[in-house]
Amino acid sequence: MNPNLSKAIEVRDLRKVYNGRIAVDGISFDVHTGEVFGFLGPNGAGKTTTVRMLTGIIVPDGGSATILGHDVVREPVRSKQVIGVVPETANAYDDLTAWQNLMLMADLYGLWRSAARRPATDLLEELGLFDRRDQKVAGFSKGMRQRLILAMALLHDPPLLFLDEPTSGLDVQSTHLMLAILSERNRAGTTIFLTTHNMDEANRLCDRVGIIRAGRIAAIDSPKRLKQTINRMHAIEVGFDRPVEAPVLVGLPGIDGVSQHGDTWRLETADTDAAIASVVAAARSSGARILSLSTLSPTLDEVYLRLTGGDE
Ligand SMILES: Nc1ncnc2c1ncn2[C@@H]1O[C@H](COP(=O)(O)OP(=O)(O)OP(=O)(O)O)[C@@H](O)[C@H]1O
Repeated sequence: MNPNLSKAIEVRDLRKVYNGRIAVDGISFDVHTGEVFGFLGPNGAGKTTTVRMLTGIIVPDGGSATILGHDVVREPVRSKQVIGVVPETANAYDDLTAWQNLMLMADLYGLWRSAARRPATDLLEELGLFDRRDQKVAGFSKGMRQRLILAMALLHDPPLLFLDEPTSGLDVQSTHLMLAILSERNRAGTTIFLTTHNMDEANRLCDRVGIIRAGRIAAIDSPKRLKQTINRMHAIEVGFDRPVEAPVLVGLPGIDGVSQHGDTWRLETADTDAAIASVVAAARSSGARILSLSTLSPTLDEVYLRLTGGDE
């Protein structure tokens, strides 16, 4: 592997068709080395299919993908050696203990067991499973299983980690432990590709997100810039010291929509400065004083709904 590679993942025109139905429709994107890249999209958008092609579980029907410079189709073994995978559905063995599952993973990756003991112990401790290491996975909760699978995926210290909906349906403690270890690994240099439905998680964790809709990429950018692209959805919330009627605010320069929420008015605007100037002038001419005024930015949720058509 070339340590200077700036692209951890390079995807070009990647396609997958199931029984004549297009699941992934010629997508192209790069994941930069060292970043956390989030893949967002509604159910059936093609996220899992993409992850499965990138991790060598299924073969693409068209296009190409490289993992740290290795072509996933032509160099399947090499490209699998440099990744860790937390798949959508858990794959630890129920009849083995947590420790035995980790040692089995060490065997699969060709690690000496003696060399695997230290990282296995550290991972179990970090993920709150050390005391349960000698218990069979059959008795584990969903959160414990998912934490074990993350430990198994990290055992060989891969430079690139794939996670498919890693915290979906997990308890708070498991989610917290998993996100903490992901942040820590990323700070230490691990590139992370994750699919998620959780906007808050994407917002907090991801340097960039790709939004996929019906097998096609709808947008790729940082959460912050995605929010800026729909800044026409900005809003202002304003409260007055006395009742103000809607006609005072409707139709003012810069104000596109007006609605009342309890004691405050919510004003939709594409031009925050103009809207604030209008409100100040309107308050003055109607003898009211402004008690509170705040601007609201769109959330990543709103961006997502707009781009995936969920608000239509
Ligand atoms: N093995 C399969 N055989 C046939 N069709 C499939 C198969 N796997 C996925 N599909 C179809 O391909 C499309 C994309 O599915 P995919 O699982 O990749 O979506 P997703 O974005 O991961 O959704 P989810 O969030 O529900 O997991 C869907 O229409 C799905 O029904």
